[in-house]
Amino acid sequence: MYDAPGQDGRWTVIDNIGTLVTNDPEAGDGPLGLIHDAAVVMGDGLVQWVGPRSRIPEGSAGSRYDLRGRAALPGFVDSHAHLVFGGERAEEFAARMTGAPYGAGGIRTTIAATRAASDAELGANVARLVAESLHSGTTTIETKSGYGQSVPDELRSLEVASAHTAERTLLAAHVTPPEFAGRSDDYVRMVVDEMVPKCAPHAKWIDVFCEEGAFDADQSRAVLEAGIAAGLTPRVHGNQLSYGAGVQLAVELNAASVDHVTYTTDADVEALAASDTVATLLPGADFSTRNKYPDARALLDAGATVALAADCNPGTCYTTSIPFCIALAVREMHMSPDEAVWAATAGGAAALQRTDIGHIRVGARADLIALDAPSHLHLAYRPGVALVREVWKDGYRR
Ligand SMILES: N=CN[C@@H](CCC(=O)O)C(=O)O
Ligand SMILES: [Zn+2]
Repeated sequence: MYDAPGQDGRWTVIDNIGTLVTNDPEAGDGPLGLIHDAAVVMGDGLVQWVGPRSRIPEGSAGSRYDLRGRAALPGFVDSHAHLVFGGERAEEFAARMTGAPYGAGGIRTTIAATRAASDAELGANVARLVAESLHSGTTTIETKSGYGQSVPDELRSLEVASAHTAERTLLAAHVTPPEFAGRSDDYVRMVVDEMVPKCAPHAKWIDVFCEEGAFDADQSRAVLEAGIAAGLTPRVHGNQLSYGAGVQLAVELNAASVDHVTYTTDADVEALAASDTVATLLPGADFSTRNKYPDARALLDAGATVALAADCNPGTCYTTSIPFCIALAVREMHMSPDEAVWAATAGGAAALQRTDIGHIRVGARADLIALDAPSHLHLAYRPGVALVREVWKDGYRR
């Protein structure tokens, strides 16, 4: 197997890796499956071999990258982003930093700017942010619609996103748009009857913002059930700004993930731990809204699956940097560096129900990043430093 070139004509050997995170406990030490002095062989877009470099298979010729003792890990899997939008909200951020509270209503500012933007402008914005996130090590990114909130604008948001990612989410009910002011039930009826059937073929996931000032539990359930009926899998924005029904609704509907999870009761934590629903924590949003942070320790200690995502959006969190989120998770949420790295790679893959990414095993997508550091611990240890030095996606150096 190893002496034949990949169909693209060659293997790529990443050699002399100081510490490799595989996320395969059977391949190395601890939950991260750490291998020291490791090598990875990639071909045809997949991992073909992984192990100690002293055992690289004969004939693994092709391009060879010598990492000279630097660390490598799976590319980050960012399972929560809002990249299709017009405009920005720096003034709102500045006001918040001097005391103004965050509320769901700010979303309407971006709805107006998104509706006014051309397809080309929206596409350029997505391309810019996808490139930015790739540069900081994100090799898979989800993105949501949600700043259109009309059938044509949600539809074109998903179409614009389709050039960049297969992980597309119809965020059909983000906030009631101005033409439905005071009539949120009418908006939800339109979403269920018209928007979901028309938009579902362009998405994989259905999402709702279940929160005070956005949509209540019954409205959220109606939106999610319409999405399920149209073949989409649910994910939920829940418990971001207050205690509420989001977590329990996500668990009840067997959602892939419930995201934010900042205000949780003991019952919420227990429900998540007993479920297959991933708790996706978005500490960048809590940072940029001066919110409290989720109780990651309670979730982890109870046995819930925890993911970390960046939540790039113009309102609550205008960053694409997963390393920044890892640093926050460790410093502010008391996750260990190992837990945070797992959550940003394997955890993100779990939140997207993907088994082909988030780990370095034979047969996985060849998505791998190299750090300008000897181990993954430096991602939290050196906050704010651009440590991601090389990125391979589908086996190609980007
Ligand atoms: N909370 C809901 N949606 C976004 C924020 C949207 C906005 O303020 O524009 C989030 O995930 O934080
Ligand atoms: Zn979000």
